[in-house]
Amino acid sequence: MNKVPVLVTGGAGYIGSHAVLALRDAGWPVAVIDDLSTGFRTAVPDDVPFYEGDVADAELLARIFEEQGTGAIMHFAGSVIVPESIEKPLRYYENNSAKSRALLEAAVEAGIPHFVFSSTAAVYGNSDAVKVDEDAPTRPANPYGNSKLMTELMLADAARAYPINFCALRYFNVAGADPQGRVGQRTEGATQLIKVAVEAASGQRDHVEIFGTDFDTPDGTGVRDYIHVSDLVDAHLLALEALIGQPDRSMILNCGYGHGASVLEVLDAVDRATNGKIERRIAARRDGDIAARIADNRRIVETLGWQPKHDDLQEIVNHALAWERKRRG
Ligand SMILES: NC(=O)c1ccc[n+]([C@@H]2O[C@H](COP(=O)([O-])OP(=O)(O)OC[C@H]3O[C@@H](n4cnc5c(N)ncnc54)[C@H](O)[C@@H]3O)[C@@H](O)[C@H]2O)c1
Ligand SMILES: O=c1ccn([C@@H]2O[C@H](COP(=O)(O)OP(=O)(O)O[C@H]3O[C@H](CO)[C@@H](O)[C@H](O)[C@H]3O)[C@@H](O)[C@H]2O)c(=O)[nH]1
Repeated sequence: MNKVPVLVTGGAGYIGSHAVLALRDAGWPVAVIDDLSTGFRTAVPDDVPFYEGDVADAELLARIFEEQGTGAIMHFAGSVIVPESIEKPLRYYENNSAKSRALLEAAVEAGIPHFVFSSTAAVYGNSDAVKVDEDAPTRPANPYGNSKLMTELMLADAARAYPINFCALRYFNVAGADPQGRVGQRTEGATQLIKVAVEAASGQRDHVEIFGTDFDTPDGTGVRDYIHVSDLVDAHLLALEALIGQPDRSMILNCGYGHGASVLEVLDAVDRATNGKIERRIAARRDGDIAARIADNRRIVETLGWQPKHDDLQEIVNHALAWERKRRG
């Protein structure tokens, strides 16, 4: 495999920083562009070239491509908070759709042949089925999902017209941290369940709210397919190899384990990890929340030979908690 230099956008963020380490560990030359709007400079190792700037800055991109000899892009940069996207939709269309378009144009102009994109299960919206495959209808329920779906559409059209192929990875619920404790999720004011729960378990919050106990699920709370961030970044490396190996092929692939956990199961796992009890408060359903969403992952397993190594809720929670404790000292 020709390990081409990879430009990671959003490499100072939660998932991007794990991807940078995984690429580096596997011997891929890697560089990062990040505007540090939600990312952290210290999440990127000092020996990785770092460009502080915007993914829509054509001049900067041209310079990076030249200096790094970029042969592939992994595009993580974006805005990721669903409720914020409802309040500020145009900001999401700008940062996620318009700036991805600009990045894609720069890539096409520079002849960069491969593009891996962070998409999301939010593109499915309120699907009729609990378990969704990649052919399920895409009907995002919020501007965030729409803004990511737009980028998928641009990529598909661009791949038909220009010599570039892409893989859009539709992440389900990403959680956990680097098993070696080098990086983890630092996001301020995070809203994701596992992050919120480990913050509570390490004393940064005094309780966790359970958003609804009357869903049509076995215990009444929401069910999601939580995927360990390390398994997710493994999928990115496999996707990159597949794009290089088959330059005429593009792919859209779900990233999840194919089974879910309820809110109560997550909170139980956190209590087991600490041998304690975080305070649970039952609250109203959150606007737009669905009962359950699980990935049909047969396509990624067949296409990439992806084999998860951390498909265990307790392990995901343990790693998230270990990171939280480490960073808080
Ligand atoms: N966290 C999840 O559960 C989840 C689920 C599905 C999809 N995703 C996608 O994964 C990607 C990464 O998410 P994350 O959770 O790591 O978020 P994050 O906020 O931790 O990381 C995003 C990074 O992108 C940078 N950034 C944002 N806009 C930029 C711009 N215009 N130019 C340059 N840098 C910019 C930020 O500074 C940050 O470092 C996003 O595209 C998100 O939509 C995340
Ligand atoms: O404090 C909390 C937070 C969440 N939940 C519940 O926990 C489940 C998971 O919620 P959350 O962690 O916020 O994830 P989702 O709402 O499923 O959305 C995530 O997963 C999507 C992909 O599936 C991504 O696009 C989003 O960015 C990401 O936040 C849901 O049932 C929530 O109602 C609570 O009960 N209390």
